Amino acid sequence: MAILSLQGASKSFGALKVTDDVSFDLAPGEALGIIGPNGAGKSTLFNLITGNLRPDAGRVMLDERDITAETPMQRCASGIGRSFQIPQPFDHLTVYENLLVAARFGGGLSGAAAPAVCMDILQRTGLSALADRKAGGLPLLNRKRLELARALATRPRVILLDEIAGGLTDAECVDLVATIRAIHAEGTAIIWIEHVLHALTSVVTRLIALNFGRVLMSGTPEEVMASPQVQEIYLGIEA
Ligand SMILES: Nc1ncnc2c1ncn2[C@@H]1O[C@H](COP(=O)(O)OP(=O)(O)OP(=O)(O)O)[C@@H](O)[C@H]1O
Repeated sequence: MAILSLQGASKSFGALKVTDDVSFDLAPGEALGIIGPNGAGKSTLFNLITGNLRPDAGRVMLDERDITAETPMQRCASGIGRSFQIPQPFDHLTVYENLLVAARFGGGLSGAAAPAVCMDILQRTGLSALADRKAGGLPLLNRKRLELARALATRPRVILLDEIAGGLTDAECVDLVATIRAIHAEGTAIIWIEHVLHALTSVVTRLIALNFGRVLMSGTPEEVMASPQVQEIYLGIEA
């Protein structure tokens, strides 16, 4: 049984079809990567899954239940968490307070449960020492860590990561990948949009290549990266 499915999802902005009849299943605990050139429709796909956008056609299923009409809050409460391409913390709140907001309002935790979960996530994401720092002043790696931590605080069963490795140094990337691997090892399913391919392929076991809103290819990372079509379109290498 799939934990999450997209079934024939399409979305247009005016005349531009950004998602064109996209279907795929995500197995429980699977780590799936999504690649494609700029503007291929990757972030739009996430917005369709989280409910920030509604598809013009097609369905989004969670645990084989149709959630297409549900709000982002409802989907978050059902176990879909996300990190945004551009980190979106509450800058005036501390790192810890940011997690608390996510745990209470996204994760539905109350009483002592929320602080306990937040302390655990601070540790898992390497943010413990920064708990009392205002989010607004953090450098990029720690903003990315916080973005991941905020998504985790909503207690997702499926976590969507949107270009979380972008802009990091190689050493910072290794650090973040280790955290993502640990999250995956605990059983959380992952869909990860990423241009930093070595980071992505060190975690995911399947890749979907998107182009002009359509699924160009799906397969193991080796199969997809070896495809002349993918190389030509995504990497700009002539077949
Ligand atoms: N709300 C919107 N209104 C109009 N056009 C939009 C909107 N959101 C996205 N688009 C357009 O849809 C196309 C796909 O955008 P999307 O952000 O999904 O691509 P992407 O594959 O995530 O790109 P990138 O790798 O650059 O982040 C782009 O041409 C973008 O300008």
